[in-house]
Amino acid sequence: MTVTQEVYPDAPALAAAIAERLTGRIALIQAEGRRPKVVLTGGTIAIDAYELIQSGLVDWTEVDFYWGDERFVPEGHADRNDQQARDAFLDRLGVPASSIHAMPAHGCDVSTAEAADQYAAALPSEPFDVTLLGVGPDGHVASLFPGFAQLHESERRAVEVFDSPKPPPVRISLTFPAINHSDAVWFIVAGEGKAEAVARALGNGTLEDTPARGAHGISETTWLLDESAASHL
Ligand SMILES: O=C1O[C@H](COP(=O)(O)O)[C@@H](O)[C@H](O)[C@H]1O
Repeated sequence: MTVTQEVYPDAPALAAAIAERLTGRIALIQAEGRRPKVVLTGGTIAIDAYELIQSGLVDWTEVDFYWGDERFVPEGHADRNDQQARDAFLDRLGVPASSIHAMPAHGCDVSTAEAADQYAAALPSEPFDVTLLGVGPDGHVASLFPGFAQLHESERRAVEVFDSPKPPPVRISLTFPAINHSDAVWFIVAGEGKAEAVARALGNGTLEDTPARGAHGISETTWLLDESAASHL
Protein backbone atom coordinates (compact mmCIF):
# COMPACT_ATOMS: atom_id res chain seq x y z
CA MET A 1 0.00 0.00 0.00
CA THR A 2 1.35 3.39 -0.96
CA VAL A 3 0.66 6.61 0.92
CA THR A 4 1.15 9.72 -1.17
CA GLN A 5 0.63 13.43 -0.70
CA GLU A 6 -0.26 16.11 -3.20
CA VAL A 7 -0.18 19.76 -2.15
CA TYR A 8 -2.04 22.51 -3.99
CA PRO A 9 -1.57 26.25 -3.52
CA ASP A 10 -4.93 27.00 -1.94
CA ALA A 11 -8.43 25.66 -1.30
CA PRO A 12 -9.87 26.60 -4.73
CA ALA A 13 -6.98 24.84 -6.47
CA LEU A 14 -7.44 21.81 -4.22
CA ALA A 15 -11.18 21.69 -4.89
CA ALA A 16 -10.53 21.79 -8.64
CA ALA A 17 -7.95 19.00 -8.32
CA ILE A 18 -10.35 16.80 -6.32
CA ALA A 19 -13.12 17.30 -8.88
CA GLU A 20 -10.76 16.48 -11.75
CA ARG A 21 -9.21 13.49 -10.00
CA LEU A 22 -12.58 11.97 -9.08
CA THR A 23 -13.92 12.48 -12.59
CA GLY A 24 -10.79 10.91 -14.08
CA ARG A 25 -10.91 7.88 -11.78
CA ILE A 26 -14.58 7.27 -12.53
CA ALA A 27 -13.91 7.61 -16.26
CA LEU A 28 -11.16 4.98 -16.01
CA ILE A 29 -13.38 2.55 -14.11
CA GLN A 30 -16.23 3.01 -16.57
CA ALA A 31 -13.78 2.51 -19.47
CA GLU A 32 -12.96 -0.88 -17.88
CA GLY A 33 -16.66 -1.72 -18.08
CA ARG A 34 -17.23 -1.52 -14.34
CA ARG A 35 -19.78 0.49 -12.38
CA PRO A 36 -17.92 2.75 -9.92
CA LYS A 37 -18.75 2.77 -6.22
CA VAL A 38 -17.81 6.03 -4.52
CA VAL A 39 -18.09 6.96 -0.85
CA LEU A 40 -18.71 10.68 -0.40
CA THR A 41 -17.78 12.81 2.58
CA GLY A 42 -19.31 15.94 3.97
CA GLY A 43 -17.28 19.01 4.81
CA THR A 44 -16.34 22.34 3.32
CA ILE A 45 -13.72 21.32 0.78
CA ALA A 46 -15.82 18.38 -0.37
CA ILE A 47 -18.79 20.58 -1.19
CA ASP A 48 -16.50 23.07 -2.97
CA ALA A 49 -15.16 20.20 -5.08
CA TYR A 50 -18.60 18.71 -5.81
CA GLU A 51 -19.75 22.08 -7.12
CA LEU A 52 -16.95 21.99 -9.70
CA ILE A 53 -17.80 18.54 -11.06
CA GLN A 54 -19.02 18.63 -14.63
CA SER A 55 -20.60 16.00 -16.85
CA GLY A 56 -18.47 15.21 -19.90
CA LEU A 57 -16.14 12.25 -19.70
CA VAL A 58 -18.25 10.40 -17.17
CA ASP A 59 -21.72 8.93 -17.15
CA TRP A 60 -22.70 10.15 -13.69
CA THR A 61 -25.98 8.28 -13.90
CA GLU A 62 -24.02 5.00 -13.78
CA VAL A 63 -22.14 5.56 -10.52
CA ASP A 64 -23.18 4.31 -7.09
CA PHE A 65 -22.78 6.85 -4.28
CA TYR A 66 -22.53 6.01 -0.59
CA TRP A 67 -21.65 8.14 2.44
CA GLY A 68 -18.93 7.81 5.04
CA ASP A 69 -21.10 9.47 7.64
CA GLU A 70 -24.33 11.29 8.08
CA ARG A 71 -25.90 13.68 10.50
CA PHE A 72 -29.01 11.92 11.91
CA VAL A 73 -31.47 14.74 11.21
CA PRO A 74 -34.60 14.62 9.05
CA GLU A 75 -34.44 13.88 5.33
CA GLY A 76 -33.83 17.04 3.31
CA HIS A 77 -32.33 18.92 6.29
CA ALA A 78 -29.60 21.37 5.26
CA ASP A 79 -27.17 19.72 7.72
CA ARG A 80 -27.37 16.35 5.99
CA ASN A 81 -24.30 15.39 4.00
CA ASP A 82 -26.45 13.70 1.37
CA GLN A 83 -28.57 16.82 0.90
CA GLN A 84 -25.47 18.98 0.51
CA ALA A 85 -24.11 16.60 -2.14
CA ARG A 86 -27.46 16.50 -3.93
CA ASP A 87 -27.50 20.30 -4.02
CA ALA A 88 -23.86 20.56 -5.10
CA PHE A 89 -23.85 18.02 -7.94
CA LEU A 90 -25.99 14.90 -7.76
CA ASP A 91 -29.24 16.61 -8.78
CA ARG A 92 -27.53 18.81 -11.37
CA LEU A 93 -25.96 15.78 -13.08
CA GLY A 94 -29.17 13.78 -13.04
CA VAL A 95 -27.94 10.97 -10.78
CA PRO A 96 -30.99 8.74 -10.29
CA ALA A 97 -32.37 7.98 -6.83
CA SER A 98 -31.49 4.32 -7.32
CA SER A 99 -27.77 5.26 -7.39
CA ILE A 100 -27.89 7.44 -4.28
CA HIS A 101 -27.38 5.21 -1.25
CA ALA A 102 -28.04 7.74 1.50
CA MET A 103 -27.91 6.83 5.14
CA PRO A 104 -31.24 6.67 6.98
CA ALA A 105 -32.62 9.93 8.35
CA HIS A 106 -34.09 10.91 11.69
CA GLY A 107 -37.80 10.18 11.46
CA CYS A 108 -37.33 6.74 9.95
CA ASP A 109 -39.19 4.17 12.00
CA VAL A 110 -36.17 2.52 13.64
CA SER A 111 -33.63 3.51 16.28
CA THR A 112 -30.31 5.10 15.32
CA ALA A 113 -28.52 1.81 16.00
CA GLU A 114 -30.97 -0.14 13.84
CA ALA A 115 -30.62 2.49 11.12
CA ALA A 116 -26.84 2.01 11.19
CA ASP A 117 -27.28 -1.75 10.91
CA GLN A 118 -29.71 -1.32 8.00
CA TYR A 119 -27.14 0.80 6.18
CA ALA A 120 -24.39 -1.70 6.86
CA ALA A 121 -26.55 -4.51 5.49
CA ALA A 122 -27.07 -2.57 2.25
CA LEU A 123 -23.35 -1.93 1.62
CA PRO A 124 -21.76 -3.79 -1.28
CA SER A 125 -19.59 -6.80 -0.52
CA GLU A 126 -16.97 -5.76 -3.10
CA PRO A 127 -14.58 -2.94 -2.19
CA PHE A 128 -15.53 0.66 -2.85
CA ASP A 129 -13.48 2.18 -5.65
CA VAL A 130 -12.85 5.54 -3.97
CA THR A 131 -13.63 6.75 -0.46
CA LEU A 132 -13.33 10.48 0.13
CA LEU A 133 -12.60 11.57 3.69
CA GLY A 134 -12.63 15.09 5.02
CA VAL A 135 -10.64 15.59 8.21
CA GLY A 136 -11.80 17.74 11.11
CA PRO A 137 -9.49 20.07 13.06
CA ASP A 138 -9.55 17.40 15.79
CA GLY A 139 -8.43 14.72 13.32
CA HIS A 140 -11.83 13.05 12.98
CA VAL A 141 -12.82 11.30 9.78
CA ALA A 142 -16.39 10.35 8.89
CA SER A 143 -18.00 10.59 12.36
CA LEU A 144 -15.20 8.74 14.14
CA PHE A 145 -14.04 11.17 16.81
CA PRO A 146 -10.95 11.23 19.07
CA GLY A 147 -11.36 9.01 22.10
CA PHE A 148 -14.67 7.50 20.97
CA ALA A 149 -15.26 3.75 21.31
CA GLN A 150 -16.36 3.56 17.65
CA LEU A 151 -12.68 3.89 16.66
CA HIS A 152 -12.20 0.29 17.77
CA GLU A 153 -15.27 -1.28 16.20
CA SER A 154 -14.15 -4.39 14.39
CA GLU A 155 -17.42 -6.16 13.50
CA ARG A 156 -20.08 -3.64 12.52
CA ARG A 157 -19.58 -1.72 9.26
CA ALA A 158 -21.75 1.20 10.34
CA VAL A 159 -22.45 2.50 13.82
CA GLU A 160 -24.52 5.07 15.67
CA VAL A 161 -22.69 8.00 17.24
CA PHE A 162 -24.07 10.09 20.08
CA ASP A 163 -22.63 13.23 21.65
CA SER A 164 -20.60 14.20 18.61
CA PRO A 165 -18.31 17.07 19.66
CA LYS A 166 -19.26 18.77 16.40
CA PRO A 167 -23.00 19.46 15.99
CA PRO A 168 -25.37 17.92 15.25
CA PRO A 169 -24.78 15.43 18.06
CA VAL A 170 -26.40 12.28 16.64
CA ARG A 171 -24.81 10.67 13.62
CA ILE A 172 -24.25 7.44 11.74
CA SER A 173 -20.76 6.58 10.58
CA LEU A 174 -19.02 3.89 8.63
CA THR A 175 -16.37 2.17 10.73
CA PHE A 176 -12.78 1.45 9.77
CA PRO A 177 -13.59 -2.10 8.55
CA ALA A 178 -15.96 -0.51 6.00
CA ILE A 179 -13.83 2.53 5.14
CA ASN A 180 -10.73 0.41 4.66
CA HIS A 181 -12.62 -1.93 2.32
CA SER A 182 -11.88 0.65 -0.37
CA ASP A 183 -9.46 0.37 -3.22
CA ALA A 184 -8.49 4.03 -2.76
CA VAL A 185 -8.88 6.34 0.22
CA TRP A 186 -8.41 10.01 -0.53
CA PHE A 187 -8.14 12.43 2.37
CA ILE A 188 -9.15 15.92 1.30
CA VAL A 189 -8.03 18.70 3.62
CA ALA A 190 -7.80 22.48 3.38
CA GLY A 191 -6.93 25.24 5.80
CA GLU A 192 -4.51 26.15 8.56
CA GLY A 193 -7.01 24.93 11.16
CA LYS A 194 -6.42 21.34 9.98
CA ALA A 195 -2.59 21.58 9.83
CA GLU A 196 -1.94 20.12 13.30
CA ALA A 197 -4.31 17.21 12.65
CA VAL A 198 -2.65 16.49 9.30
CA ALA A 199 0.78 16.58 10.93
CA ARG A 200 -0.34 14.12 13.62
CA ALA A 201 -2.01 11.86 11.07
CA LEU A 202 1.13 11.65 8.96
CA GLY A 203 3.56 11.91 11.87
CA ASN A 204 3.49 10.68 15.41
CA GLY A 205 -0.17 10.93 16.39
CA THR A 206 -2.17 8.01 17.71
CA LEU A 207 -5.48 6.55 16.59
CA GLU A 208 -7.02 7.84 19.82
CA ASP A 209 -5.98 11.46 19.27
CA THR A 210 -6.13 11.45 15.47
CA PRO A 211 -8.73 9.06 14.03
CA ALA A 212 -7.54 9.74 10.47
CA ARG A 213 -4.62 7.42 11.24
CA GLY A 214 -7.02 4.48 11.11
CA ALA A 215 -8.05 4.90 7.47
CA HIS A 216 -6.22 3.51 4.46
CA GLY A 217 -7.05 2.15 1.05
CA ILE A 218 -6.34 -1.38 -0.15
CA SER A 219 -4.06 -0.19 -2.94
CA GLU A 220 -3.91 3.57 -2.54
CA THR A 221 -4.00 6.13 0.25
CA THR A 222 -3.65 9.70 -0.93
CA TRP A 223 -3.60 12.96 0.99
CA LEU A 224 -4.83 15.87 -1.12
CA LEU A 225 -3.93 19.06 0.74
CA ASP A 226 -3.68 22.76 0.29
CA GLU A 227 -0.52 24.53 1.41
CA SER A 228 -2.12 25.72 4.64
CA ALA A 229 -3.18 22.21 5.68
CA ALA A 230 0.29 20.92 4.79
CA SER A 231 2.08 23.74 6.61
CA HIS A 232 3.01 21.71 9.72
CA LEU A 233 4.39 18.70 7.85
O1 LIG B 1 -19.08 16.86 10.41
C1 LIG B 1 -18.33 16.55 9.51
O2 LIG B 1 -17.11 17.14 9.43
C2 LIG B 1 -16.05 16.64 8.63
C3 LIG B 1 -15.11 17.78 8.23
O3 LIG B 1 -15.83 18.94 7.92
P1 LIG B 1 -15.13 20.35 7.64
O4 LIG B 1 -16.24 21.31 7.41
O5 LIG B 1 -14.28 20.67 8.82
O6 LIG B 1 -14.33 20.19 6.41
C4 LIG B 1 -16.58 15.85 7.46
O7 LIG B 1 -15.53 15.15 6.90
C5 LIG B 1 -17.68 14.89 7.88
O8 LIG B 1 -18.15 14.12 6.77
C6 LIG B 1 -18.80 15.67 8.42
O9 LIG B 1 -19.92 14.91 8.80
